Amino acid sequence: MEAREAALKVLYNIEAEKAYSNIALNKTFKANEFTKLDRNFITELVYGTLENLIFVDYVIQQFSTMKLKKMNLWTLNLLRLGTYQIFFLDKVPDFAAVNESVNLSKIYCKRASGFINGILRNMIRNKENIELPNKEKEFKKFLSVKYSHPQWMVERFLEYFPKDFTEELLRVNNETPKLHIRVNTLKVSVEEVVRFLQEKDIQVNRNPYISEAITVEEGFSQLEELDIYIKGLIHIQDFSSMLVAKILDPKEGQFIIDVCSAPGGKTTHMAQLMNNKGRILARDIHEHKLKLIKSNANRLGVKMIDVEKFNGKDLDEDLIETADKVLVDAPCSGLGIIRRKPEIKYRKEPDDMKTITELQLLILTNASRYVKREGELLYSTCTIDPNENQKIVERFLKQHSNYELIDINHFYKSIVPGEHKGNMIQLYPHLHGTDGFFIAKLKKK
Ligand SMILES: C[S@@+](CC[C@H](N)C(=O)[O-])C[C@H]1O[C@@H](n2cnc3c(N)ncnc32)[C@H](O)[C@@H]1O
Repeated sequence: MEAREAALKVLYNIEAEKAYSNIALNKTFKANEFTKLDRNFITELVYGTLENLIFVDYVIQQFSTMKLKKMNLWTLNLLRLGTYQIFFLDKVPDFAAVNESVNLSKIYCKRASGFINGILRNMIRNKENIELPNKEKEFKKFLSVKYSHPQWMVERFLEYFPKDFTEELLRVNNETPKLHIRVNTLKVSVEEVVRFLQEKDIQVNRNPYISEAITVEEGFSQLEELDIYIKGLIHIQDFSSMLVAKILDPKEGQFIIDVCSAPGGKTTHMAQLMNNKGRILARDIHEHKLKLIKSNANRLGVKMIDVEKFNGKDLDEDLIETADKVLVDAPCSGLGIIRRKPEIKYRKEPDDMKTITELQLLILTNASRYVKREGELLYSTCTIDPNENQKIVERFLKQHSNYELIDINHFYKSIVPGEHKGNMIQLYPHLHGTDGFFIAKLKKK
């Protein structure tokens, strides 16, 4: 299969079957033999089109009398692929973008070939004349179209953040994030992994603050296929996620409960910091995700984890005041990881946000009961919405005078450059170069 055809199929799946971009891409790569160059091109086409979808659709609509909603999904996605290449990929000549889309239409939506050809050619002729909504008069709409975020989301961000901050955040949300690797020091030294990656022409940098973290600067393809990944010498995890286990700081021999633990990134990191000694109870509500925790633990050689299906909405009376430390890495809107999963922008609805905050507070409240006196509770999310973050912690503290907030910024200031406020940690992609991420640590009196 040719690269553009693969990208088309992935985009179609993401839309028609609500597949996740990273999972859909991985499936395609596993099922077909592609060169490294083709893989990179397919990834660029899929992510680029998704990141810029509202802009791309806006442009298509300027040239089509038919509403986009009425179009057949193959036709629409072929137009999107063509438009993305015309506007964003300088290395692809415009005529190639048109010809390839038209050729593919002959396979996937034969009757629309002329329609696609006409729209894309007209688009090329008028490429310089596209008018965005007026920035002064329609600021929210302008941001929504220019940076491809739904307008309700833009409005939400503008409620929380200043205008310039919001614009920069939206812009950076469309950039490709760097990959971070956690070296599994249970099995190997950081130096050995760095040497291995350099030998494979993968440019990496050691993180000056988290000794087991490595940033991939350039040259990666599929890290999951590397020998060192398969053998469990590394795990792929954003720097912000690695902060969680570092800040919770579990010690050898302790009992830790991780109430929302799949696929086990932070659980296995904690086990690593505990030198595989002690016990971690790793729970999640989804049965199928428990397998992921187990397979990650097996791969990484972690032996101290008990995996269990449990709904964090329920209170487990047997665990009350048993744990030294409890982690609540809560389900959230994911607004901090739009760079990794651009489809999040288009799948969330304003109403989703209300139900999620009640769930977060309930899970945190139940989890707090499991902490021993003098023990610690950590709450984290991968979102930048204050209602899911600072507000949850504030609401919790109002109802629990037996807990106090620990100032983790003294630690944080030295390890993540940028601007920080208050006792809790809030990271933003455009300020910190990490996922949008929140961490608060509480102590039981
Ligand atoms: C942010 S993810 C956790 C990521 C994980 N800590 C890691 O580092 O790999 C949130 C998890 O919460 C789980 N979850 C959602 N609702 C839950 C509930 N009511 N009780 C327990 N887990 C839940 C989801 O299945 C998801 O795996």
